[in-house]
Amino acid sequence: MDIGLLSVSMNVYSTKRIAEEAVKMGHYIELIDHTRCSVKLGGDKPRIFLGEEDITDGFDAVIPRIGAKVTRHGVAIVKQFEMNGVFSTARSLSIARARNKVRTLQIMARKGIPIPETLFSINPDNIGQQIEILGGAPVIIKIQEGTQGLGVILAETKKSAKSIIDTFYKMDTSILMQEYIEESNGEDIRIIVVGNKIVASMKRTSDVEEFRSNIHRGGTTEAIKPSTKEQFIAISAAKHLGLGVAGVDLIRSNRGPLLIEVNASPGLQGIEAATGTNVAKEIILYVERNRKKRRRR
Ligand SMILES: Nc1ncnc2c1ncn2[C@@H]1O[C@H](COP(=O)(O)OP(=O)(O)OP(=O)(O)O)[C@@H](O)[C@H]1O
Ligand SMILES: [Mg+2]
Ligand SMILES: [Mg+2]
Repeated sequence: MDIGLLSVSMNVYSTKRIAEEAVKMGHYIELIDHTRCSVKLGGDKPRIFLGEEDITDGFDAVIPRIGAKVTRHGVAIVKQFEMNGVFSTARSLSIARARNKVRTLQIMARKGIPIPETLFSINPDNIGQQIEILGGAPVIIKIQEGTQGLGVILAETKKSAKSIIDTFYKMDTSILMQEYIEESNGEDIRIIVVGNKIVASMKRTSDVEEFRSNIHRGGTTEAIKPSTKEQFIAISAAKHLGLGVAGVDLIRSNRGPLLIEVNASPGLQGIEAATGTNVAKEIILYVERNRKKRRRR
């Protein structure tokens, strides 16, 4: 089949790996830099262009790898492929839901998935009370659309929490406050779900003097087998968000595993290295199972 890989560059490990596996499995795959795409509406059928080239009927499936910086445009391009009947490993709505942590947690809360206690507001007038509603300091403060651990802050005292939150509110930056799960001990669990099954799982442990376990923040990795409850949470989370491919992050608390976020374009480098699993191949197999037959016109 002909696959479009929506990503800004082939020089990204995950993009390269997905392309490599697709070719090995006998498919044609092309990089579609969605930041260079235009959509023309009106006329008989909406047309999608990559630069000057009309790629409307060029692909059986698309695999979105949409970065944090260009989510909105990326989502609109994926949406157009979807509306034109092209199979996508991630629906546009699902990408938008996963990108925003509050939106994700709202859906998880509604579905009964355990999450850390979380509060969001934009009101600078009663920050002290907001912290109290959450149970007091220490608190985690997160930018709603942050990634790679950037924009995740641990405020140890109410005083520092207040000044940080006040700054974000005044800057019109959307944040959330969350109870600090101290017993997670700088560790988190990343579970990769493809289709409705778990293909790889790892534990990330933070560097000394760091509570964030992200690899980009110096964390180390180790393959693990998640507990039955963790497996259930990961698979349910991907399903509730409508993601064919998802990187689900959990932390272990005294009251059991808690979901902290879901990533729609999870990085493959760390997880493939830690587990020895060919995640890229799993993604292509998933596309093979689900793509629709192309209707040319
Ligand atoms: N409530 C919490 N209590 C304790 N530690 C937390 C909490 N929330 C996040 N962390 C730590 O901070 C890390 C980063 O948080 P989170 O996964 O929400 O951010 P991110 O920037 O989206 O990360 P990613 O790069 O995985 O997309 C987590 O992996 C975890 O180690
Ligand atoms: Mg994230
Ligand atoms: Mg994370």
